[in-house]
Amino acid sequence: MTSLGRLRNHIGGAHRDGTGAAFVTINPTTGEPLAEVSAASPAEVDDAVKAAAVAQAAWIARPPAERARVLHRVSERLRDKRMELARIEVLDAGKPIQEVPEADIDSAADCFEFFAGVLQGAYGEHIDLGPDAFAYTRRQPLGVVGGIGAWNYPIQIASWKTAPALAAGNAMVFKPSELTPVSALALSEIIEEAGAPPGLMNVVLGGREVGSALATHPGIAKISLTGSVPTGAKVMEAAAGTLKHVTMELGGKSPLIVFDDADIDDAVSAAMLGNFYTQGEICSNATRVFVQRGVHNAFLDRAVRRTEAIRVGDPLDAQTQMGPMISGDHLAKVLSYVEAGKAEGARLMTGGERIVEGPLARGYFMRPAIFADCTDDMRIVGEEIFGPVMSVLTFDSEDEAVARANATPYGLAAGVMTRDLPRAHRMAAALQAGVVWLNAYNLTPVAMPFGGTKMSGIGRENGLAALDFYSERKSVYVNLGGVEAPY
Ligand SMILES: NC(=O)C1=CN([C@@H]2O[C@H](COP(=O)(O)OP(=O)(O)OC[C@H]3O[C@@H](n4cnc5c(N)ncnc54)[C@H](O)[C@@H]3O)[C@@H](O)[C@H]2O)C=CC1
Repeated sequence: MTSLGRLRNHIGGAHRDGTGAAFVTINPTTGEPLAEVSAASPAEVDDAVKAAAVAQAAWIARPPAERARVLHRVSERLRDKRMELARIEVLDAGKPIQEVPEADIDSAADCFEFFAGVLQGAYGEHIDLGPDAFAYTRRQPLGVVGGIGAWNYPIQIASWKTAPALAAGNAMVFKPSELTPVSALALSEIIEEAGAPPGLMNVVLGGREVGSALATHPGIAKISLTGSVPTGAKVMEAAAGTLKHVTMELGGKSPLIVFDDADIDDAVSAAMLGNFYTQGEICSNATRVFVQRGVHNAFLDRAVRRTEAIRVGDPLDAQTQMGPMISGDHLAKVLSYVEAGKAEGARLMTGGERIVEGPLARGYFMRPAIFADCTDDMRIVGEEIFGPVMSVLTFDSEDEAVARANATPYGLAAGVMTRDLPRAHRMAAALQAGVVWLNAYNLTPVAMPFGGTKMSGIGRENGLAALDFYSERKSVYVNLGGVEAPY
């Protein structure tokens, strides 16, 4: 018997067992079973797509104000259940309860609130074509869209996809990560309770086979994936067969560039937020920290001191600042990168080892690591680790920093710490990233578009921009005169 019991697919408003292979999820804090998952097979994916199509027709038939009210109610319910949902997320993903209410649940609620607000203003255009004609565009929903989530921000990812999809008039079939399936089900229930037609958001459970069934299904018009770059490439390929629209929120190896005129404590704060928040399991993390030579030692001293004071522990304890890695496999992968860093000659300044004593030994806990003396060719500097491992590099000039920061196939995010305003904006223009933070790191207000360039992604979530990725413009030409024909 697992502590959260059996999770079933949510299809067309009903909870249904799947005919895929059942599996059990693990609480990463204790290593113990958390929930039993009744996985979907392609047959249930098909049922979910059909249910979504019926719900979408009913949804789009409602006046925009009524649809907006439903999304507002979703936002209110998320806020009402803030701590209950936060607790689920802590058990499922091991994220510290210190972070989750704000970074996950409020972010989800803010997203529904934002898109409820913009829904009624999602107008088309009027195009003047002279005295005898004009054209207008209508913003059309795509129909049924599919979402595939990663495990690091389960309810936030589900919300960042579902809120704009619904606001644009679509229905959603969502597959959460097989490691963290609980909160997406809670979200789909909330959406139904808020008055959406049953099946407007469906949840199908399982791993890559279920994701692949979504990506190839001819009834799905668009796939939005949050995941790794290799998965992104596979999902795009699968989606190409039916020419689906895609949004890809993928991995990164983002730079944070600290100039010697920056406030050093703020720079250390930004680097720590950009490496250690959510155990370092964040796509936009600043895992390459370039520090200008003059402040390098001061930066490193303070970063090491503050990192050693991080409280790693039970994520349900309000004092805990860092929880466990998501799984035993993932912990092993992160630790193997620490070994690779040492073998390649980087200097491990602190951390990087599994916690093997006391109650934390049962879970997948490690101490946050900082490497100094890193070079651009090291694996720890080139590859996404997705754990609490900061690599510190030195640089001399602005041009050098830009060239080295951009020398990566990724392009998700970047940060610049400086008091020099013109330089900050020169850097913002030159850095190849979908998001640039100036004197800050990892802040993602829902009104600001978020997403990557290069191999980190395609499309944008959040902001008004997200609506463009969940709708199409239909052009309507209106002739006010006669019809001239040469024959
Ligand atoms: N850019 C962004 O907004 C974010 C990106 N990420 C990225 O996600 C990754 C970590 O998450 P993971 O869950 O380990 O990623 P993953 O790529 O292993 O899995 C992501 C999702 O795709 C599904 N999947 C895997 N193979 C598939 C296939 N062939 N066809 C269809 N679906 C498939 C999985 O079941 C899961 O639901 C990191 O690379 C991280 O950078 C994470 C959060 C935010």
